[in-house]
This record gives sequence, C-alpha cells and structure tokens, in this order.
Amino acid sequence: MAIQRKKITVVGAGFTGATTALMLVQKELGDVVLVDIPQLENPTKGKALDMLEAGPVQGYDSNITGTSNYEDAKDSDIVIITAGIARKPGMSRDDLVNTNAGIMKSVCENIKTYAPNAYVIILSNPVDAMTYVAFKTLGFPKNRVIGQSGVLDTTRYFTFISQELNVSVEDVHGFVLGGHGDDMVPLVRYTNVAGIPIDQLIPQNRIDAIVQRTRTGGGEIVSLLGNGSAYYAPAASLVQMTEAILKDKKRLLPSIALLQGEYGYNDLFIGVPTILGGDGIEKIIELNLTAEEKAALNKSAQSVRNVIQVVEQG
Ligand SMILES: NC(=O)C1=CN([C@@H]2O[C@H](COP(=O)(O)OP(=O)(O)OC[C@H]3O[C@@H](n4cnc5c(N)ncnc54)[C@H](O)[C@@H]3O)[C@@H](O)[C@H]2O)C=CC1
Ligand SMILES: O=C([O-])CC(=O)C(=O)O
Repeated sequence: MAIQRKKITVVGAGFTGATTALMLVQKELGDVVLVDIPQLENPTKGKALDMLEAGPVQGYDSNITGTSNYEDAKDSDIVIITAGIARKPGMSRDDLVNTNAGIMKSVCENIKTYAPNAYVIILSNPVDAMTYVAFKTLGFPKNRVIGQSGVLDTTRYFTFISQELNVSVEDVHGFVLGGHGDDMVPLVRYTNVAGIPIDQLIPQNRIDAIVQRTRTGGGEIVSLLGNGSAYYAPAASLVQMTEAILKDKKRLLPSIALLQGEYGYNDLFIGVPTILGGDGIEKIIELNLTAEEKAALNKSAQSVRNVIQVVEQG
C-alpha cells in the first residue's frame, strides 16, 4: 500500500488552533483538518484556505482544510484540542472550568466516534482538569491522552534564563513540573546551561525572580494582550509534542499524564517528565525530589485536585 501522509485534526480554530495549524503545515508534519463550531464554518474554511495558499510561497505541500463536520476528522492520527474560551485580565485559568468542561465533553464524544485510534493532545484550560475530562470521555488508554503545559512553561523558563545570561536558548536545559497554574514547579536543581547548573551562573535572588516570572508567565501575556491569552508559544509547544509522536522521536518532554502511583499520586493528571514517542506517552520519568520540591509539587497537585472536584460536582 502507498505510504500516506499523516492526518492531524486541530479542534478550535481560534488563536491557538489556527497558529498551531500553520506551524504544523510549515513543518509538513501531515495534512491538517481545522474544526470549529457550525456558526464559524466559513471563517474556519477561510483560515484554512488562506494557509493553504501560503504553501507555494513557503514551499509546503501539506493540505489544510476547514470544517465544522467531525466526519472530516475521520481516522486522524493525532487530534489536538484547543476548543474553549480563553481567560481575560483578572481571571484565573480555573474560572474557565465549567464552560470548557462542557465543550471538552462534546468535542471528545465526536473524537471517540470518528478518530478512535488517535493520539489526543489537550490544550484547553484549565488544562490538567480538561485532560482528565478528555480521558474520562474518550475512554482511550492513558498513553493516548496527553495534556500540554510543561513544554510551554519550560520554554518560558528557558527564555528568561537565556536573556539573563545572554546565552543561546539552545544551551538551556531543564523542565517545569506540576499543574499549569501559579503553583507550578520550575525545577531549579535540574536546570543547567550546557551542563553547568544555573546556581553556579545566576545569583539566587535572580533565580527566584525567574521562577516567579515563569509561574505567572501566562498571566503576563494575558495582561499585555488585554483580550485573550498567549498563542505563539503554546502553538509551538503543541507542534513539538506532535512531532515527537509522529516521528517517534522519544523526546523527554514534560506532559500532563495520568499518574497511577508515580510521585505518590493516584488517578491524577499533572505535568511530569515523560518520553513522548510513536506510542504517545511511552514512559513517565520519576525523579528524586528533595522535601522542599515534593512539598511544592504537593501544593500544585492539590490545586489541580480542587479544580477536578469542581468538574465532578458540576
Ligand atoms: N494549556 C496551555 O498551555 C494553554 C491553554 N490555552 C487555552 O486554550 C484554549 C483556546 O485558546 P485560544 O485559541 O486563544 O481561544 P480562542 O477563543 O481564540 O479560540 C477557541 C476556539 O474554540 C472554538 N470552540 C468553542 N467551542 C467549540 C466546540 N464545541 N467545538 C469546536 N470548537 C469550539 C471557538 O469557536 C474558538 O474559535 C483556551 O481555553 C485557553 O485558555 C491557551 C494557551 C496555552
Ligand atoms: O494564561 C493563559 O490563560 C493561557 C495559558 O495557559 C498560558 O499562556 O500559559
């Protein structure tokens, strides 16, 4: 049988979804189907056609179509869910929970019907809880239901470190653990620049400031934009995760994964280091944490549990 291009569906054709779609075709990771609600079918088709027409200039052959019909997502290899409302200044991500839980359930019912073998990556906020809602609705195995937060939080952390030291972003390594909220845990002890621990390069008070700016990085953008939230770095993060899966790269990237005993948590979706490859989350990496790091992670885990409780009561 002829080799076929991969099929990637992006649900939600707003700021994050449309930007993700463009970055996916720019990298020729597959043909993209952009899905939004029926009331926005024409604008969704229009965005997709506009992106398709950039192909000859940019040199990509990936196809991209817009639709409100989930049948067009049939047999997708990857589904990325960005559907939902975004926060505005003064709101927390958790304020979105009730609206977005309803949207997530309806989207996942369709994905379950039309793309039962897909690897599903969730972006909609509050993303740890939305990944849990998606998992419950889809009924897919846990390796195929993956939330995005840590790649984004980590790329922000790296940006601030590289700016502080005036070094290439390519030389900064490490990651951020925990829920995608202001309690997230940038792991300073595991952060280095070309192998040199950052506490040998940056004074403690500046590290503390970078950690704090990372934790509130999403809010910083929300305040600046005034009417929505970040989309370029979130889209880039989704594309990196998609590429890791489609190319079976076995990248060690932070993902929101279902923990069943790892880090001492049960039945909790939260950000942890994972191996992302051709079978989705192929492994969760368990790190030794100091008492202080574990306490910080416990606090973040409790925040996620509180939001999940709202979902379950609603
Ligand atoms: N996890 C993360 O790191 C990040 C999460 N987000 C979240 O992603 C979500 C999307 O953000 P934006 O794209 O900026 O918002 P947006 O408002 O620009 O786009 C959302 C799109 O979802 C669509 N939509 C709503 N209900 C739908 C349904 N049932 N089926 C299909 N599409 C539906 C809307 O019509 C809209 O076009 C928000 O919840 C935001 O908080 C955003 C950035 C980072
Ligand atoms: O801050 C928001 O609401 C969107 C988001 O999750 C981020 O940019 O980290």
